[in-house]
Amino acid sequence: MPAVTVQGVTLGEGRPTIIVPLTAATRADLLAEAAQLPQDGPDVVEWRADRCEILHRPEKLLALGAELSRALRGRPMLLTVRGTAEGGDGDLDDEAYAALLLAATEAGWPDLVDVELSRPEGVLRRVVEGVHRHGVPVVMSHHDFSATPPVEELLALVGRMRALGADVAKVAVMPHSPEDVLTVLTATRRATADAPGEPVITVAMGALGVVSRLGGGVFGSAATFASAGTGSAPGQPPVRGLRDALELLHGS
Ligand SMILES: O=C1C[C@@](O)(C(=O)O)C[C@@H](O)[C@@H]1O
Repeated sequence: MPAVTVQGVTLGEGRPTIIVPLTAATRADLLAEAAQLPQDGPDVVEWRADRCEILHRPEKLLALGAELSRALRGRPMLLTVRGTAEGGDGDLDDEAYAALLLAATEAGWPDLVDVELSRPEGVLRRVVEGVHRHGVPVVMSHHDFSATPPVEELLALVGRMRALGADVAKVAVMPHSPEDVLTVLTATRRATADAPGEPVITVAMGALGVVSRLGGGVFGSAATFASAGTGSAPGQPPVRGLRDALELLHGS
């Protein structure tokens, strides 16, 4: 599988790609959040559209996505509509979820689209096919906010995502011990050693997992999430500190 490159950014090239989520609820706050991003901050911006107050007004939301994309001035945008089952605020049913992702891709502004593995297989196939038709890579994701499954289970999730056509497989789980963090790093290493060139993003969330956000790239994670304000998940470090840590680990 070829490397995933969006707007000149190749995921995981040199060091893990830094992704910063924007989580504002209103148009004004969202555009202000985008304007305040540090110039040397994120490589990719994630729009957590599920946090937006107009989530249920698709036409308005699509127009805002286009406006945000222009405001990012060429910085790649990952569109995420995180469902409530996966720790987000998006209570769209499967059909509305699929329609929104497909309409956004059709409109041409997301550079990457997050697709949740927990959606029914028919929905996944339709969305992946529709997003790919526009040449946009799919980041397929799975979240477990309560626990860390064993290595083999994490690898099975990555395998299933790849089989469904994911360009990037992303797994975020909650560790309860240092061993859980090692489980995530071991799965990361095995998933990438088995299939070099097929990017994975792994995250151990919470305070225990911060080391995975800083050091995951050493084990093969292609990207890491950082906050430039409120953040979107437990344990996200501030973008500036993360960038410094990645420079120490991977060089500038
Ligand atoms: O999937 C992820 C990873 C994440 O949950 C994290 O733990 O950093 C943050 C989310 O915004 C993103 O969609």
